[in-house]
Amino acid sequence: MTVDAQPIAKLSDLSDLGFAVVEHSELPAELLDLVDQVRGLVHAVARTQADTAVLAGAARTVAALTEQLGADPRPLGTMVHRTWPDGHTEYGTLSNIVAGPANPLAPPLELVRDGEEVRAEVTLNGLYEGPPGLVHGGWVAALLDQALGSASSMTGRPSLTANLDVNYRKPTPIGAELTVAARITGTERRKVFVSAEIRHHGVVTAEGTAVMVQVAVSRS
Ligand SMILES: CCCCCCCC/C=C\CCCCCCCC(=O)SCCNC(=O)CCNC(=O)[C@H](O)C(C)(C)COP(=O)(O)OP(=O)(O)OC[C@H]1O[C@@H](n2cnc3c(N)ncnc32)[C@H](O)[C@@H]1OP(=O)(O)O
Repeated sequence: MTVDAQPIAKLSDLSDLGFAVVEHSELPAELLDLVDQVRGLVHAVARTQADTAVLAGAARTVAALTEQLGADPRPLGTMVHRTWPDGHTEYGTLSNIVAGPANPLAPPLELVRDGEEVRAEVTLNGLYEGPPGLVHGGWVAALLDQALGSASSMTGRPSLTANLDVNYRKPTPIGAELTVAARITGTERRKVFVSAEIRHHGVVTAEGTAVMVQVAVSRS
């Protein structure tokens, strides 16, 4: 991917720019089920106390599956195109670490538009632990960054985070429903100013602001 500094056009068809694009509605249910199962597997592995024979057998099984599933991978940068009930469409990377529908390591954060905001409800399991029982600060920032990027994309133009500022106001708990919301607060030339916060039971645990810079996209 290359970026340039020319005036930025609205995002059109990324497949015309050489990206591999899949439609969200055409992702097989079997893939989404597998992703969910693997998500559960990773969580189970992180907490297991099984005996060594079980661990060794599981490692063999997983190695065989990895070989089978890794035989013909999609290209890095594969995009997923989604059309929402209100008719707006959006692109994201299929394996985005925070929101990618095919990434078992993504919580996933499923941001939907709600008026002038993007918003998601998410519960993070023990895989996202930093301090005991609390969400890792890097992951708090990742949730905010994703929401801020998604809010910026409401302009219809792609952008990258140039600056991200995070304030951790309260501990963010593991295993509890969190609400993540973000919106655009201003624009200036190619800069899009955005703000976001994470709430637990209505209380802000973290808030962030970002300067997103709109970029032209081409596949190199
Ligand atoms: C392109 C891909 C998109 C594909 C399409 C898919 C759509 C998907 C949609 C929705 C999904 C949402 C997914 C969100 C995921 C979360 C977001 C991320 O994780 S992004 C990854 C982390 N970020 C980077 O890797 C950026 C690395 N940095 C850069 O590439 C450059 O520095 C860049 C593009 C940010 C700016 O470089 P310049 O050369 O294009 O522009 P200059 O001239 O330097 O700056 C332009 C304006 O921005 C200000 N600016 C630049 N850097 C700034 C900074 N750090 N702080 C404040 N202002 C800054 C400058 O002062 C200038 O402002 P003045 O117009 O003159 O007033």
